[in-house]
Amino acid sequence: MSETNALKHRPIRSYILRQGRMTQAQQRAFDELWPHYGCQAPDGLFDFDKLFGNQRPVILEIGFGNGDALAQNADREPENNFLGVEVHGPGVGSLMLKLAEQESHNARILRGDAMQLLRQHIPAGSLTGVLLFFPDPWPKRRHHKRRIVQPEFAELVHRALRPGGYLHMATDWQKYAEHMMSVLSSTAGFANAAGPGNFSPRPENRTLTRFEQRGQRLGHGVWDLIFTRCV
Ligand SMILES: C[S@@+](CC[C@H](N)C(=O)[O-])C[C@H]1O[C@@H](n2cnc3c(N)ncnc32)[C@H](O)[C@@H]1O
Repeated sequence: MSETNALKHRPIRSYILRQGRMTQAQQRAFDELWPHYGCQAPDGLFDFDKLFGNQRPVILEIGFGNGDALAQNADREPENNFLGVEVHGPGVGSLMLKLAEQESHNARILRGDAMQLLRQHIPAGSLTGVLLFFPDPWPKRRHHKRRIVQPEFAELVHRALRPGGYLHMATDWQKYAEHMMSVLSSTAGFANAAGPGNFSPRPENRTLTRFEQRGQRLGHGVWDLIFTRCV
């Protein structure tokens, strides 16, 4: 992607990571990358063949943060397409810079709310995988309702996955891991890849994200959950 080579400005990346607001030059860089990687939600459902220009499997990553995992997956798996959804603008900028640096053509980014995306814009049975790594844990009991993993989330992901497709979640909050296990285990049509009630071993190829590194420094454990759509 030669036209984006000029945008390989590491200072921009660190600025975007630190700040929510960008200078005019940084905004221009952001704008120049957006046509390559950004996408808008359509009025109705996404046409993934049109969005990616091919019929390869689509994997959705929800809340990709600064995009470490998505960028690495896109680079490592050119046979798949990756759609990332994130509300945080600086994270979107950071991921676009990574994708441009590694000249990935198989990733698109939607800046917005994952729940709205799942409810309104993902065709049923269209996804091969859904990734949710270290979602905000909302540890206080009165905030638990803000957690993204709820019965409606599980049902929407089930509808979005093709039969055999998978949901891979990871968290470093034990209570949230137990909540995820409870929600997914009681959603019809999912099978736990590790057997009922079991957490999965950490897949070797799961990228160590910034949030996981932070958890490791704090001595947190990590729980992986992988469920497949069986019906
Ligand atoms: C704790 S961070 C984890 C980021 C990344 N997955 C990682 O492991 O480094 C959670 C991320 O989810 C994003 N997020 C939270 N709710 C979201 C939603 N409804 N739709 C899209 N992104 C969301 C936040 O902006 C934040 O970047």
